[in-house]
Amino acid sequence: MGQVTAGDGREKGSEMEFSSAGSERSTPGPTMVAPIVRSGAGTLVGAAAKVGARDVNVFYGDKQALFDVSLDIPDRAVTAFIGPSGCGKTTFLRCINRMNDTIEGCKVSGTLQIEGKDAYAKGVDPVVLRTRVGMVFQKPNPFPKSIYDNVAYGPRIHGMAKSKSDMDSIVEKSLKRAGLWEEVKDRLAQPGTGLSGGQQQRLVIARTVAVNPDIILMDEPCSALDPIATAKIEELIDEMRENYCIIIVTHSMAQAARVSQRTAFFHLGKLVETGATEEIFTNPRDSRTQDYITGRFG
Ligand SMILES: Nc1ncnc2c1ncn2[C@@H]1O[C@H](COP(=O)(O)OP(=O)(O)OP(=O)(O)O)[C@@H](O)[C@H]1O
Repeated sequence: MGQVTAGDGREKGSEMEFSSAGSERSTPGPTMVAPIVRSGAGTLVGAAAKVGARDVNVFYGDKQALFDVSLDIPDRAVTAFIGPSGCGKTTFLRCINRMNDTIEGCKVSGTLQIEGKDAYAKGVDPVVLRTRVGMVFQKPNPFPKSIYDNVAYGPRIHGMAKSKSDMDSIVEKSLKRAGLWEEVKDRLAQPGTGLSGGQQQRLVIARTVAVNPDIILMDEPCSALDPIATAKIEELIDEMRENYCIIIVTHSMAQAARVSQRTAFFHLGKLVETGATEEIFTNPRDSRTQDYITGRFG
């Protein structure tokens, strides 16, 4: 279990909780995910997995999009999902915060654990789960509200602030964590949609961290941004990895190499290989990975 020690920058209990009722299991499966033992993963060797997937299959109606995906994802590191278009990266990402539940006809089987707890167990409230597992999308999607209210939205819904000054402090801290405070502190009442694309994406990140997640999923977060805004987001991801488990889907292999410590390569709905990013990019074990990273398909 990922014990959160005092002063690590995240204010939360020692364990991931996402249900008010007990976490009665709906499917049999291991109670703990296996530790990461692969060599070549530097400091991550032996670290406990934050997210553990076993034999995850996903169907959209009759069409199978993911086949028996088993993967351990460490805390306090960035894991990149790479692979050609349509290989299932986003589908797998959406399994982690149960966003697939919202897609009609989508069926998920297998086991998906967060800190050793079944994210699909009876009694798990997906809405609560999504406060612990935040998501940032391709296109910045601030609400049509002020900068302040964009960030205060989640904490307000979840009753996280007892007073106006509590809320002010959550908003300030979140904007600081997203590297946006200095740019917006004098115009918090202005609309979030009036910011530049890169600032909007950092506002969305501030909104995500405001509810104290442990895990942040990012689905091609820079694809709508220019190179300067992209560099800022990448810097931010690098800073944030000290405190979060970050998973990023990216089409840019250069970006995966720059920001991630671990990489998972998907192809035709299967997880082909996973390992330390450096290893995957310099010494892949599977010829499909080799072909993809050398640009033979994609
Ligand atoms: N809502 C949906 N309904 C039906 N099929 C879907 C849905 N979402 C994804 N798929 C299908 O599932 C497969 C995997 O798609 P997914 O979006 O997960 O791939 P991806 O690797 O993220 O692709 P990209 O890199 O293009 O975003 C594809 O064949 C896709 O067409």
